Amino acid sequence: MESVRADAVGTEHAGEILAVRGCQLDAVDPATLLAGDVEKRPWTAWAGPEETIATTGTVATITATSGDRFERVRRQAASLFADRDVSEILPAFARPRLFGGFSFHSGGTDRHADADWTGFPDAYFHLPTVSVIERDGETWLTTAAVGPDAATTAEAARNRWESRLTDAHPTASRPPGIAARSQIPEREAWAEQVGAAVERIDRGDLRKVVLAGAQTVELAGPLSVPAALDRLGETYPDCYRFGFAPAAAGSGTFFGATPERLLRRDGRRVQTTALAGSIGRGETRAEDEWLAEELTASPKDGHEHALVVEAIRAQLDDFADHVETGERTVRQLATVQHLQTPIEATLDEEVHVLSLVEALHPTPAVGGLPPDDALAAIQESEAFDRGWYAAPIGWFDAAGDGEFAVGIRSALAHDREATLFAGAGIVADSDPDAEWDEIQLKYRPILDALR
Ligand SMILES: C=C(O[C@@H]1C=C(C(=O)O)C=C[C@H]1O)C(=O)O
Repeated sequence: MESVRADAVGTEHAGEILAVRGCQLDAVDPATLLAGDVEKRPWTAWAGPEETIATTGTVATITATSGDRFERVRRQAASLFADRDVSEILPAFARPRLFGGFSFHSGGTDRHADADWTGFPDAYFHLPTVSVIERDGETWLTTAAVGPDAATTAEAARNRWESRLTDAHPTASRPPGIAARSQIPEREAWAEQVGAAVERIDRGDLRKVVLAGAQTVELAGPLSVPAALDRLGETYPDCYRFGFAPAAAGSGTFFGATPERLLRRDGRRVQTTALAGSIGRGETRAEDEWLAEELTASPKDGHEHALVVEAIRAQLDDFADHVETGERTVRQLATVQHLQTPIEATLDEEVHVLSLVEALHPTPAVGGLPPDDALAAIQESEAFDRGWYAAPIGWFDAAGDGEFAVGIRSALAHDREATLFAGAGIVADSDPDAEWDEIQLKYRPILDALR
């Protein structure tokens, strides 16, 4: 199944013009766009290493379910982008982009009631009506419209938003606080799941599987997700911060601050990262360094990490003659440290970023090996729906360039409740208690942003 809607005009976009207009703004925080308007769904927030983007509204929505969802999205996007009239004054970074993501499992939503993933189908992308983008010290406003009067509509919206944003400021909002929390699975059931996974690994059925838990928190006050993202930006400035609030009635808001880049394609250049193997942060500098050395020297973490590097390399080999693996280092985040290896490739020919996402997702950093057996093991043992957790989240453009992060260190918020997700890679010598402690560390970024 697939669908494309041109929401602004209520008709199919095919054969219609997509118009994009815009102007530069004086140092406006992109979050201003969401201030006071967060109930006006859909909205999205995206902040990567180089840019910060906030969007509201949608002029075209693409959804797809089932196995060939990547290809279906790519095809629908091509027809949406086919006839476009983009103002020449816009810098390259203000070009039209589709923002969205995929679910972790294909056909995997709505199986369990615990996390309500209404509004987050197997694939969902949209072209926002209004975007504010900050990059290279500049801030740009863009507006888009589809249909017979697209250019006039986009210009009028640009003029309206330009004056609206010039006088506005993002509203500061206090964290909601946490009234109660509960975890699935609880500690004992987790130990059993990890034990069962280790047995399967010992038998040779699996090499690695990433098992996750979900933690539901009852909030003591109202939550502003844009404000939580702002707090996450202060503690995790090097992570991708994302927020997706789909328009569908009853849908929650998925947000997070993930350290993991799935992939970035810029022309023929592809950059990705293997991120796997974890340890906590120390109270003192000496303890911190000692922990980093422990992580570096740990054969268990080294093995867990090497499996990810190997799998990503093998996937990219299909598209590129040269795949280069950089040096393995320790990536320190506020609450946890990871082993990280950058990987780069030059494509033999133009391959759409979605085809690369399809090839890589899920890497054994969030799935396992062999991939299909690990996915089956995850579905058998996890009692909640992963939805978009640990799945590709990001954007792509008309040229097939784009950037996707892995949706970890994340939560799905609904009114006064948020469900947080965290997982850990299980290999032959995994210890259930240590893996439990590890997922508690991985809940911290979101928990800290809520309390
Ligand atoms: C699955 C998660 O994290 C992943 C698993 C890691 C590990 O097992 O060491 C480390 C980083 C991530 O690739 C998560 O944070 O939920």
